[in-house]
Amino acid sequence: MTTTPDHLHAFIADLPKAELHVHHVGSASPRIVSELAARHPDSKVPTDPEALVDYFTFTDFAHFIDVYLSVVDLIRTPEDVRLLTYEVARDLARQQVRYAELTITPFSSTRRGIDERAFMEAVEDARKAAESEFGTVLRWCFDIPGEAGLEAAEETTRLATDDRVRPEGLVSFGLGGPEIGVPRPQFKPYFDRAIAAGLHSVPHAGETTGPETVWDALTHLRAERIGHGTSSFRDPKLLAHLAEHRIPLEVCPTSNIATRAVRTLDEHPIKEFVEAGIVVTVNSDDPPMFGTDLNSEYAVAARLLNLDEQGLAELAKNAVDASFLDEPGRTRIKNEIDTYTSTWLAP
Ligand SMILES: O=C(O)c1cccc(C(=O)CC[C@H]2O[C@@H](n3cnc4c(=O)[nH]cnc43)[C@H](O)[C@@H]2O)c1
Ligand SMILES: [Zn+2]
Repeated sequence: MTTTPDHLHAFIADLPKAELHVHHVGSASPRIVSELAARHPDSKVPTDPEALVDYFTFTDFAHFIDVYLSVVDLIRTPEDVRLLTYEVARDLARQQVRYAELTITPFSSTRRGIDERAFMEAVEDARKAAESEFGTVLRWCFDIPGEAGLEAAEETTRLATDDRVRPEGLVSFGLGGPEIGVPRPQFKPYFDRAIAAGLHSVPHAGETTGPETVWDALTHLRAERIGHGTSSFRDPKLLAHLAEHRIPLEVCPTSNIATRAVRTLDEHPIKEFVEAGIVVTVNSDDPPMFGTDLNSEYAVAARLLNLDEQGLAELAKNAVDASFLDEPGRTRIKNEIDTYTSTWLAP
């Protein structure tokens, strides 16, 4: 296994980037998790950031979801929500992320007793502060936690479509959690309502199940991008369809190893996706839980795809083009990427 050369790490560190697949609670840094755990000593989550490394070592996807929900249990007040969102934005800004679509699961918070309006105010307050203080533009994806069933689907859809509640920054609608035993077609009516309300469809699919789940996401949920889509490589017709219809994949390599969806990075199908002509974006998913960040994921992609600076800049522009940012915003970030790259490469 070769490593990514140092000069590419340095290039990636300051490259302006967009992050399209990153979870709100899954982005809580060890510092925030330990602060919240100390505030709520009844929780089983360790307060010591070093102990969190062991705590965040997963045996499989189901174990990951158990641990994830124990962190969800630490977020109990609107102030917890605001703090988490603001600190996540700070971490993104440090990595030169100019734009991020953050996946939020409002159902998990409202069912734990956080008032829905206070929840929306908290994330919006943090979004506005992040944009003015860090220059990072945040948008929201509300996802249904699929395993929690149709009650969760109904509640998430209501929160995403009711004009009196839905936050200004909401752009898309997703579906997360385990895929095994959670068929995608049952969520069609909820996605239909969200799409009718102007939201983009971005379900997880093909992370822990086969390519048929990706087909279901395309056919029944009218997916415009696929979260992960890892198993798509097993179906050549699906690869051709994703390429022809320019449906981007939100690839999260380290996440797939951490949850044991893929055995090793060298076996990750990202190269097959690129060779099939699919628009590939690289993302971090739940970065502190997986011991990664977006810069590390770009370094992984550079190694697996054998990218130089120009290739990395194209990868960053893929994410901007696949985003739901408005056209002037996309042009601004892509120009910034081009200027940065040509300055870096100038003799
Ligand atoms: O909140 C609840 O009460 C609840 C009850 C039953 C099931 C669930 C979930 O399944 C929540 C799953 C949670 O996981 C998030 N997530 C984070 N990373 C990933 C990923 O790589 N693939 C799928 N889901 C992921 C997701 O956003 C949900 O919030 C909750
Ligand atoms: Zn995810």
